[in-house]
Amino acid sequence: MSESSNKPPLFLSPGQWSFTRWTTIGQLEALEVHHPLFEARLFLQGAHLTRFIPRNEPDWLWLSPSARFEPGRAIRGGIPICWPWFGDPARNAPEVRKRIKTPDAHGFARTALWKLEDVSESAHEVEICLSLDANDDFADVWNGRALALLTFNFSVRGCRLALTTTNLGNEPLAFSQALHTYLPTADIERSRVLGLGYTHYIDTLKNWEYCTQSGPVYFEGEIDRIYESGEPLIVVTPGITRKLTAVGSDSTVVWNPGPDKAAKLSDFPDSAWRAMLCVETANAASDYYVLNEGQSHTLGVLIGRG
Ligand SMILES: O=P(O)(O)OC[C@H]1O[C@H](O)[C@H](O)[C@@H](O)[C@@H]1O
Repeated sequence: MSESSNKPPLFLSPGQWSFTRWTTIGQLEALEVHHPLFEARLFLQGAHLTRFIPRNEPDWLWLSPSARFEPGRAIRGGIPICWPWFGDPARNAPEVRKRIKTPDAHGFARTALWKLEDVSESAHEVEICLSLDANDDFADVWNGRALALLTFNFSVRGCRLALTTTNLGNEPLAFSQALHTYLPTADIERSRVLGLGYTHYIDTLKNWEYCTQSGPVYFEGEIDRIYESGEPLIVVTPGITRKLTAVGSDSTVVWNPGPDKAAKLSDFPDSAWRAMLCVETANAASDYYVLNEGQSHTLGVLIGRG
């Protein structure tokens, strides 16, 4: 795995930016955006966004109160980047699975150190681009050569992520992925996801059985489903509605651990399942991608007001 320093690059001094600056949270370096219209916090490890707060609003993202900020440890909450595979390697398509050399779920990108490529700022928005070169440093966990470029755009309209994967190898590359968004809710039992009616889904809690959704998705205890849809979604929670608009995705994961799994999850208070839900913009299950040499694919999501 990459052992490069997690110190910010010297050539990018904070003085060059008006709204963005380096900070250290726990043992990790992060970029903090303090724009007159919004705030954001983005870790170099994992290219992990943990905060997006438009002025006079609550945080749009959920972050576990017991999240830990340590090298090599996935942050619980925000938007983990699952790449270049989503979920349990054994549950991926054979073409994806054959490149994976570890039983670990969700790929290595969420704990790898990404490189800052660019920050651009204006009176209306801030855009930050990070890259991860999946080269031989990752040869112990994955067989492939690829570049991941992730652009974050923050504005009063919301926050947009675009993750572009380019195959740098000389044979076809199969991969799966997800932008694993944790959203807050004041009450999970009064929350729902609209836009998935009549969609087929895999219920991973029922031995990966195929089912069809009727009406909104409600949260009644543990839920862990892969929906075969990348259509726009509305997430309704008490007093707050969000719209998630995906690009490059034909699958969406809806997850809440419920009380029993919550008690076993790392960095997750026992009762926190009542305060969060995950709606993950994905290329998962049969919706994996195969790129020929030099080809690219972009997976993105715009999280806006509903
Ligand atoms: O605990 P993690 O590795 O972060 O995974 C958290 C969750 O991620 C996804 O939503 C999966 O569908 C779940 O099965 C998994 O439990």
